[in-house]
Amino acid sequence: MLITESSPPSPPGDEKESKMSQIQFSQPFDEDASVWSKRQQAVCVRHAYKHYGSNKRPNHVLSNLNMTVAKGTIYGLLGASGCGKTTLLSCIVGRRKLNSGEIWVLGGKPGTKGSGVPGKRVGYMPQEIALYGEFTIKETMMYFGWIFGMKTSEILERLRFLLDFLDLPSENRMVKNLSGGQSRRVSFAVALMHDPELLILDEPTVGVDPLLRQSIWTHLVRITGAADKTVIITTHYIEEARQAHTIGLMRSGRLLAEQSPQALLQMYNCISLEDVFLKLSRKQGQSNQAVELQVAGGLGLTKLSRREEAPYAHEDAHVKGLNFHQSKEVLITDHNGVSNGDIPGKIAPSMKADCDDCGDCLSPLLNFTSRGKIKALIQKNFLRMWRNIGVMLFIFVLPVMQVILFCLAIGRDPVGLRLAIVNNDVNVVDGYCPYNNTCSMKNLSCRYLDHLKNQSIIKEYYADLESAINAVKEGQAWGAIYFNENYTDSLVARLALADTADDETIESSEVQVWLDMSNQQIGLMLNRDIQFSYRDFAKNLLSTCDYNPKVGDIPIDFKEPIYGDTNPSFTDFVAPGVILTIVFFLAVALTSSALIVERMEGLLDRSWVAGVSPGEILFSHVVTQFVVMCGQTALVLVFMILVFGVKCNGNIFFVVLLTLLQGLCGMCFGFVISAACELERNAIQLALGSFYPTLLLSGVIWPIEGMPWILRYISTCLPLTLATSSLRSILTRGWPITDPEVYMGFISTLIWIALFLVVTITVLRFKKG
Ligand SMILES: Nc1ncnc2c1ncn2[C@@H]1O[C@H](COP(=O)(O)OP(=O)(O)OP(=O)(O)O)[C@@H](O)[C@H]1O
Repeated sequence: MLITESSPPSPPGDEKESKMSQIQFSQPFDEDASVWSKRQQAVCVRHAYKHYGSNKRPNHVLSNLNMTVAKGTIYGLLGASGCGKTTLLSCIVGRRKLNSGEIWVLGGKPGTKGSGVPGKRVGYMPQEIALYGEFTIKETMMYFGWIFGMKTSEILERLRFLLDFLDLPSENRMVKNLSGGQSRRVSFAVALMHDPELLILDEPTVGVDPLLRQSIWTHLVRITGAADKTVIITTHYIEEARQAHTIGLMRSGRLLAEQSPQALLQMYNCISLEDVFLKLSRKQGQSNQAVELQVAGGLGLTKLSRREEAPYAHEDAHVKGLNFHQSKEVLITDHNGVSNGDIPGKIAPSMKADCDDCGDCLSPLLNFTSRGKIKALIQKNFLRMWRNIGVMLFIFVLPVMQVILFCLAIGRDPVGLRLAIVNNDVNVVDGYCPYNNTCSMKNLSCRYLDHLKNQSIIKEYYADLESAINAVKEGQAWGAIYFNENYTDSLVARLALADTADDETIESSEVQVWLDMSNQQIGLMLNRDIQFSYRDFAKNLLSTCDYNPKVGDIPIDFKEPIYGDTNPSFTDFVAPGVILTIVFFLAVALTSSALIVERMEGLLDRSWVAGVSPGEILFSHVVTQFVVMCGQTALVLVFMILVFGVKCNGNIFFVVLLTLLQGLCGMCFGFVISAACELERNAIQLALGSFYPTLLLSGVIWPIEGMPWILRYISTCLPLTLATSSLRSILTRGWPITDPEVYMGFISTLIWIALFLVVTITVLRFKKG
């Protein structure tokens, strides 16, 4: 027979039982009366619905769940893996938001002002270890103690007790060096740290030896008895839950039974809770048959037609037994009992719970704050950086290395370029090409060749044109230069005859050049040098012969440039963009990874449950990042300007300010990435993926004036473009902040900072908890 006929009585003489019966008789159906009674419980959950995923394809995790935890009791929440225990606990502590239904915790609704939840009224031990590996045990306790608003002396006193009680190793041991069981105990100690009214423990005894497990339970029994604390605990060691005052049995997101362990044992006529569970599991497969049996037996039966209509079994509901059925639970009552048909179905959307998800809400961002929390958070951020050598190198060595590499590798003129020279004008022996540096009209080819930059060009003489051209074709030279046998005579004749010179004379007075233009930079540089050296040669020749050297120049007079050099440096052009790119993307990488790693390790959740708001976390990161950025900006600018001599013609204050603002902008972009990405690898992909397009489109390495018009508009809208041209104008032109080109860089950076912050908050707001 499937149904146990006897209704289980509460074990007599147990004070806790009387508390439990109080709750179980206070039902939510009379709404006016029930609000008061809900406030009296430690935890009261009514008609809770929660799903993950989109509304179209929801994964229902909690379905019409009701739960009541009396003050001063231990509540053991049991159920198969994946039935929704952790989700329920995270809603109770205010980390997640219900889709509908209501939760009362310690008389208030989690996440509402003044409820103290999340906050110091609750101690939460999540399933994952959720501790900072770089901290010692003592630092861990200090961090959470400060967040809970405790004084340092109180923390130290409590630390001594917990070290002793939980048999922890030395307080100076690093958390990352602890064993699994030791880490779990430290995590448990954190939950006990501030002696909260409500302790929520998600599998605290995993990996803990039986002796310590027993002493943990003894401690829980003691604090619930003597100090009137309440404990909700999940465990996979079913038998240890016998020490709980109430057991909540969960399945498929519903609470099927909420009984004292003794009542469950009697109901199923078992000697161990494990047997009760086995029995229940076996009954699952028989449920179809059971429905028929029950109908035949004339018992009251409510067969659920919808998943939402979950049964809720407790002693006052006159439950005779529980039946498990694949996706529908059947609750069996006697004729006079209250069936689940009396329980209202899914709550209308208008009755949505106002349990806020502290990760989602905008309002906590504006709630500021306590000194202890900020001190703890900022110290934590710095300590994590300081203790992580990789992060330190990343923060301070990488930017310096990038600047050094940039200045050494980019913008300098190439040297050692070979030119294959065939000089039929003069007999060159062993590379010696003689000429006279007076007003002599002999060996003019040698005189010209001497003006070709000796430091960047290596002249190699070839016997004939064919072998010189072949040398270029085979990559042994960047170009070939050819002087015919009458070069000097023809050039003299050309100068003397001017416009009466015949074509042959003019042709043979020309230097013939074949260049390898496959490398634009080298090709253009050789082209320029060959032309400029001819101009210098002509001017030199004319001046030695007492002519005006200007006759040899092209008739355009380039005066001293208004901005920049006659011979501008590519480094000066790229440097502003490089400075901003380095600071921007280092901030992106650092911020996004720091927040995501904390979230993935459950550390953000734990801090949030301890009462830290997202606003405080963002604020602490802004402060930490700002200090880091000041250091990075100083290093980058010192190396760029002082060590490598990049020109700074403007006000250095605005250079520093714009660089810092770009760092902040990168940090805010990092916030967007960390809010949008669940996994660190997605964040890295997004950060790296955005690097190249931004670099290419921001006018850092090529003027945006060279882009197609659509790209130009896109480019102007990017965070680095206007800032780069602004910094370039300050550095190279020395323009003041009042110039539109300069202040537009500042304005666009500020707009981007605001935009990124709004996007971050919006994403957090709309992301499901
Ligand atoms: N963030 C999430 N997004 C989507 N689904 C989730 C998320 N967290 C949990 N789930 C799903 O919700 C269901 C309930 O998960 P939950 O962690 O609450 O179970 P549990 O009872 O605590 O399991 P266990 O005892 O193994 O810890 C599981 O199917 C899980 O895959």
